[in-house]
Amino acid sequence: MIDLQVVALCVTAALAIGVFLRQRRRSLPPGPKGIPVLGNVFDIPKEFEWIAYDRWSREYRSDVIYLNLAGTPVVVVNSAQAAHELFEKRSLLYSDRVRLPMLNELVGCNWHFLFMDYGDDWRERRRVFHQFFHSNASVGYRPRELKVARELLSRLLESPDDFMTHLRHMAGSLILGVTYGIDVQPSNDPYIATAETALHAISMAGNAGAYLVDYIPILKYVPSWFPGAAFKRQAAEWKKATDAMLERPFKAVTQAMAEGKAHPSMIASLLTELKEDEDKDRKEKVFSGVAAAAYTGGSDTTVSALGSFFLAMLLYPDIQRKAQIEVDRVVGRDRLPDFSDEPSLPYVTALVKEVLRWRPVTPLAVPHRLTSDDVYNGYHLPSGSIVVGNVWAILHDERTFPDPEAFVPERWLNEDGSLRSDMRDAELAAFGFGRRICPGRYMAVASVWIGIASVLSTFDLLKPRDANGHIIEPSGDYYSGLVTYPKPFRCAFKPRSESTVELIHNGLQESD
Ligand code: HEM
Repeated sequence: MIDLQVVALCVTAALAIGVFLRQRRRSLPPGPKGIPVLGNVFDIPKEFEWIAYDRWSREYRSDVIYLNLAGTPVVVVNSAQAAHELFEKRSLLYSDRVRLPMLNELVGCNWHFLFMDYGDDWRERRRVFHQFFHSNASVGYRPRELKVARELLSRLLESPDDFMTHLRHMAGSLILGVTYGIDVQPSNDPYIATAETALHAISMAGNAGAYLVDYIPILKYVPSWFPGAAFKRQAAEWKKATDAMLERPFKAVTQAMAEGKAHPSMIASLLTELKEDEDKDRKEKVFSGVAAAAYTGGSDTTVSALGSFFLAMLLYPDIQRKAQIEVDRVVGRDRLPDFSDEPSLPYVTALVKEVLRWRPVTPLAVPHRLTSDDVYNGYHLPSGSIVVGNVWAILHDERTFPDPEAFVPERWLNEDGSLRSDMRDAELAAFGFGRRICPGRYMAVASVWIGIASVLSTFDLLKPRDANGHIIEPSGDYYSGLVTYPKPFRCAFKPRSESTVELIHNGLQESD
């Protein structure tokens, strides 16, 4: 009899839990159903996830969708309105990051404020960074941006086939100059090489979900020699690379300062302003971490944007012509563009905005983490959710960007050719959200702008021909990832006039 009562009680409890879970599930945002325990692990494609998220958002008629990654709740935000409501208006709840034991602890990237929890350590570093990269401070870097853009022209002239390498050199040279005052070598620069190796390590270790230790953190205590602990040996290798990026250029500045030979730079200013009573060792760690974060945040991203620009110019030659007509009218053919031309080149500025929209550099920005339960549109969003802003969906929303797959700079312009003032929020999505929005965006936009204006004024970008005279079409394909790039394609850079070589040569000397 008692046994029966116990059984009945258990059945009732199980039913109640089932109902509770169903109700809870019902109040979560919609999304694909998934399987027991693993949830949606197999639903999410390994590449170009943003396209699947966008499709689900349409299928389920909700701008916020819910996924379950083996027990970890994931909320994907697919519209500008929802992004504004959650990341901006409720930014206090949506500014944390997801901790990845592989990256943060084993590779030791705790110094990088991109990956830091939302708290005092992050705030301190973001403040230091902001001091040097806010909109007015960034204006101070224009001479250097101009210089590296002109060096890019000269390199394109010399070895056009290596254009992606040249973009990488340009981005690295700019950031190492601004942060450490380092003038890099024309090729095979050791500082760029060190930083690129570290960048590769970070992007591998930061590939969320690639390492079991990210799901089962206790695995970090497994000794390196243990069978199956290859991830720990790999992490130790990557740590060497990231430590080198942190330490080498920083040491070069302190040494140059001691010898009285340091060039002006972010690190030199910070160290000079350091007060006697401050904890020097701790502060130096903060400063070196912030400088290294600038490299990792700013190099791949700039390269991706300019790579997409080259591709767009091959696919949309009429737009290239239209932009060149504007550049020729304003700048002429006797000099190269500089930043003073910017207000008179709205079409070029619109083209830059369209590059960042058409092929977003970071299609899912960097995931945030929700720190307490929340409700949106009647849906329950659980505390601890990974919250992904679908930049791609927002920038391809046909309500704001009709025919979103087409490359149309005109969408950023009024009928009279001036820039639209009502599109500011839309373009910001390319740089992420809320309190975590990219703090390097002013420098990023300026360096991409001067790079694009300079190339348009000097070269026609053309599809090359093969030995039989047939045009080689670019595939237009992209690599998927946190930062996306066009897959290798060929592009011919034809100097626009006989005086181009001389113009580039003179431009280089002027900017020195
Ligand atoms: C076209 C170029 C760039 C794009 C598209 C871009 C995009 C982004 C995005 C999407 C985020 C994450 C925002 C979020 O969490 O919601 C971010 C963060 C960050 N970016 Fe950029 N970025 C670019 C260039 C730069 C440059 C040039 C720098 C450095 C000078 C930089 C430094 C950073 C840093 C330090 C963070 C971490 C911010 C934090 O977590 O608080 N970025 N960027």
